[in-house]
Amino acid sequence: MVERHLISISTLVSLNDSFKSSTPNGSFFSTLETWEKLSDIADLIKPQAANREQFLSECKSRKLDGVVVICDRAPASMATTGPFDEELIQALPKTLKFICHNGAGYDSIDVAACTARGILVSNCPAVVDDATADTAIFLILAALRGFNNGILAIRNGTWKSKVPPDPLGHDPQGKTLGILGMGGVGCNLKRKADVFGMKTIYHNRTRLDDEHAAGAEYVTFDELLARSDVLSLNLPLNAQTRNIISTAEFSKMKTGVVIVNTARGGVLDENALVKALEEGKVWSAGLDVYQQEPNIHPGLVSNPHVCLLPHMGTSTVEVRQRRFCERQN
Ligand SMILES: O=CC(=O)O
Repeated sequence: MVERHLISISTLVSLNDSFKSSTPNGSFFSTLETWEKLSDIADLIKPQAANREQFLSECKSRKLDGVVVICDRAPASMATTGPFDEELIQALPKTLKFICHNGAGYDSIDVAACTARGILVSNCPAVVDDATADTAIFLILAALRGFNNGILAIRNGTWKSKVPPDPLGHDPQGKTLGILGMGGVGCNLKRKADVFGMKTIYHNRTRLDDEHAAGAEYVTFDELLARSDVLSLNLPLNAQTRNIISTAEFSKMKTGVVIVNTARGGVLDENALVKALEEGKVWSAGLDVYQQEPNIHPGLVSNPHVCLLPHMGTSTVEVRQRRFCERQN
């Protein structure tokens, strides 16, 4: 029997509008229906706050008292509330028991502070694997082939002759793909990279069993840096991984390496990347995530060898539906 005492809130301030605008063909209805199905078991409440200050005062005004679950959509909710840090967690309704984070990476949530308040946190890892790995493949191809240069040449009107813009790009076939962080996304990416004829090596804290490695070679961190033609970052952001790729690491890489980041901006030192690009150590990069989103280092924006996406690796209708239906942890 359905119990109605459960109240769920979403930190999505305008769920309907953002879903409508992100799905031009009307398929938002199915996503919205998936969300609304939750009303079978909960009263769905949308906070009115448009920013962190307003959200904190909404909590303090006790308008949200009685709320048991927060369903927070990453990365949109971050843009409204900022990180779920100690200050915000202390302000949340006393009745709150669960934060259901609709993203894979939960670096925006202070889990220790939640635990201290008796709040359980869940995330959605596996549902984003395909979409994130697809984005990584797009960025690998774009960065290897220099497609951003070509796109810019058309948009800037500099493609005047039949000759494609310089420099010539590289084929993925026969290149070594190094995956730092071979979890769900990394394993998925490995299978997709096989189709493009890439050889995969990886580094994790723990070596995978043969079934999960699926033929990828386990190497040390330094070997990964030294042997990769393309280095893809697929690891979570935490205190150990912040700026894990910086000046010292670039110096251990091959000259002409390609860097792809679909994980979190914080794992890659952007100043060091800009310098490595300028010095020619890094040939090109493909990025979906940044240290200070939505701000991007000007040295990346101005560099035609860098293909940039606005953190849209998991932005598909299918991922959003699955996030509401298949919670993993
Ligand atoms: O960035 C998206 C996610 O963590 O799912």
